[in-house]
Order: sequence, then structure tokens, then C-alpha cells
Amino acid sequence: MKKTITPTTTIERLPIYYRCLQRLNKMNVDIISSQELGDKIGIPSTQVRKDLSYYGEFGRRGVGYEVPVLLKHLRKILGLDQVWEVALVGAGNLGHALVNYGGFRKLGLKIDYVFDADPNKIGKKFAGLKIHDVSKLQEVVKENGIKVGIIVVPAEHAQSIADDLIDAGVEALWNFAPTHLKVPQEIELKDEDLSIGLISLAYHLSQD
Ligand SMILES: NC(=O)c1ccc[n+]([C@@H]2O[C@H](COP(=O)([O-])OP(=O)(O)OC[C@H]3O[C@@H](n4cnc5c(N)ncnc54)[C@H](O)[C@@H]3O)[C@@H](O)[C@H]2O)c1
Repeated sequence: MKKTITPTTTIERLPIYYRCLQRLNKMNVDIISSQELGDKIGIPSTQVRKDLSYYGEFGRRGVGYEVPVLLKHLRKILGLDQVWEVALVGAGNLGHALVNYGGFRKLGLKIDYVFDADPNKIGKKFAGLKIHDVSKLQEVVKENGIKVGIIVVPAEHAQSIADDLIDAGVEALWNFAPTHLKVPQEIELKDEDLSIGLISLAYHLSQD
């Protein structure tokens, strides 16, 4: 694998290539050109070739990419060739939707641990999983070597949850709370805001 710095935009496109290749693989498509792959996901073929070239020489000139081979490489590059235990904090509406979604598990991202602070919820079942007391968060995270945390608590509690997760050994956070979290540089933090998509649609509609 080449030792070059990969642009963030390239990294963000990798899951899109991966998803498309998974579909093609299911349809038993063996070979795809960069042009065809780009057309399927709305990315110019030159960009497809450039993105993938950061990781090696996968395509064959005049032939294209072997779908199962490229899929296997991308799975490894994306870290999806292993199983990741995930802790979710905040057994509320959004937490329920995330835990219920089967797609993460198929990718090897197992949200098996759910935490909440509400005594009325602790010990109850949540999309088939037991809700743990958030006071046990660090203990459970350490015991199970959990490396990924999902934060779906109200904004005012998000920082202390992030701190606890990091102290316990979590290295990557997916934060849905609408607040800026301060985390050490080595921690991978991804803020998610679903309203951005909707607001940008409203913006485009209002330009007509
Ligand atoms: N990013 C997005 O697009 C998006 C979309 C929806 C909601 N949100 C945010 O996600 C968060 C959750 O939203 P929701 O609709 O699921 O809310 P919710 O009220 O349904 O659930 C929040 C849960 O967090 C628990 N909680 C509160 N403080 C806690 C603490 N200190 N430790 C552990 N658990 C605690 C509550 O008991 C509750 O079960 C909020 O911050 C909300 O603003 C973000």
C-alpha cells in the first residue's frame, strides 16, 4: 500500500464505492470499468481512478476493475474485514433507530452495548438489547475492549459521555448531539447532523 496522505474527500467516497461494488458483486458482475463505476455513483471516471490509485494498482488498463478483488481490498482498507464492538449511549428515539438498523451489523459494526441514565429504562430491553446503567459505562467498555462509541444523548451531556468513553479506551466517536465535542487529536470524531441534508434541499428549492 502506498504511503501517501489520502485526501479526506477520497476517504469519504470509499464507502460509496464499497456499497456499489457490493451490489455489483451480488449481481455477479465480474469486471467494471472506472467509467461504468463512476456513472453508477455520479463520480467522474478520472476521480474514481485517482481515488483508488491512493491504495494501489487495482484496475487493468482497457479492462477495468475485477469487482470481487476490489471489494476485498476496500473491505480491508475500510477496516470492515474485522468485527467492531460498538457502545451506544442514549436509549432514546434516535438510539432505537440506530440499534434497530441491521445494516451496521452486516458491515461488522456490532452495536451490542446500550447505556442510559434513566432509572426507568435501565435493565429494560431496547431493540432486543439490555439497557445498561451509564454509571457502568467505563467498566463495560474496558471489559469488552470496545473501540467505537455512538453518542445520542442530549447535547448538555455529550461531552462528559465522550470523556468517559475515551478514558475507557474508545478510539472513535460518532456524535449525533448538536454540540462541539473537545477530544484529543488521536481520537477519530465524526459529527452527524441529518438536518444538513434537509436544509440543503430547502436551500435549493428556495433558489428556484
Ligand atoms: N444529528 C442528528 O441529525 C440528530 C437527529 C436527531 C436527534 N439528534 C440528537 O441526538 C440526541 C438524542 O436524540 P433523541 O431524539 O434520541 O432523544 P431522546 O430524548 O429520545 O433520547 C435521549 C436519551 O438519552 C438519555 N440520557 C440523557 N442523559 C444521559 C446521560 N448522561 N447518560 C446516558 N443517557 C442519557 C435519556 O434518558 C434518553 O433515553 C439529542 O442530542 C438530539 O439533539 C441528532
